[in-house]
Amino acid sequence: MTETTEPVIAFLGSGSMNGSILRGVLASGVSPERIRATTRSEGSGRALAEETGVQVYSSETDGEANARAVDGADLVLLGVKPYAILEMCDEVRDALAPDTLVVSVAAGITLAAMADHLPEGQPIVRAMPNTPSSAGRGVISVTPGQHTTEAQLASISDVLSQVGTVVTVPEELIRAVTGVSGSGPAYVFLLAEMMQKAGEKLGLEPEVARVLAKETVSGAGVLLSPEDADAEALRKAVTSPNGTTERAINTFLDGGIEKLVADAAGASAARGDEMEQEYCG
Ligand SMILES: NC(=O)C1=CN([C@@H]2O[C@H](COP(=O)(O)OP(=O)(O)OC[C@H]3O[C@@H](n4cnc5c(N)ncnc54)[C@H](O)[C@@H]3O)[C@@H](O)[C@H]2O)C=CC1
Ligand SMILES: O=C(O)[C@@H]1CCC=N1
Repeated sequence: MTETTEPVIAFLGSGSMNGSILRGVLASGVSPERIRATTRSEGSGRALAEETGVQVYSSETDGEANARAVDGADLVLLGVKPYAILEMCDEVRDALAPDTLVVSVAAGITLAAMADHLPEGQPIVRAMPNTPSSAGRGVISVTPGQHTTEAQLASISDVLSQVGTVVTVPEELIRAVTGVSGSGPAYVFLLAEMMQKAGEKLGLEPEVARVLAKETVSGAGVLLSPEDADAEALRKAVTSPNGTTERAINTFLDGGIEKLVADAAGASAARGDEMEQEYCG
């Protein structure tokens, strides 16, 4: 680690997830000079550099892009698709300093598999973030590998806490984190989509239905924001006895929403397990 308080961070693969963390970190006030990023295509690299002011290297035109980004970095966040993570470890292993912390945000890639593809003793962390990180409202689990020091875990937790709430979990519970919060934003967006469609079916113009659905979901999210907010109490505050909401909520419950949500989270977790088998053997 460098002696300064702000580490140099390399984002390898800057798509939805790593891009969200990168943007959240910049929005929190970290200097672009301390950040490098890589993309596959040169076009998206140029767009990212223009948008963020960070140094971007693109692997499509520069075979050394990822190694260049890693050189001198304190923290390296691997944000490519799960099938490409171990290949990325192989690609950058010789460019890593022994105390560079390598963090994977991928579903389904174990610490053991990463360790096998990195130099002996390399500090590693497995994280499970979510995309509201771009707005500073992510929730991110971290799981340190065997050679990760307390100081290194504190350093990555500090960076990630700029973009959301950080929790530490044992590796066997990452599947649960994935099922609830990693995949979770998509469940909420799906609900917003369904509400919009329902509004249209009830006769609203599509644009009006879109605004009603999106403002309702984001407004409800604001009410749920305070540390002590309680979803059940907020729901009850909308639900008048024998009123309209009660009829709607009962329709959800009678339709099996509780089991459906549990099954959906379980399916996400199970797919993470399956990916571990697929990619980590
Ligand atoms: N999208 C999400 O909400 C979440 C994603 N994740 C994890 O994040 C990882 C990335 O997922 P997404 O961001 O959704 O995918 P994505 O496809 O949006 O991002 C991956 C990016 O890596 C780039 N890339 C691929 N190979 C590269 C290379 N050799 N050099 C440089 N850039 C390269 C791609 O062009 C792409 O932009 C996955 O492992 C996923 O499991 C984890 C939690 C949430
Ligand atoms: O869908 C996926 O596999 C990734 C992991 C969690 C959210 N997106």
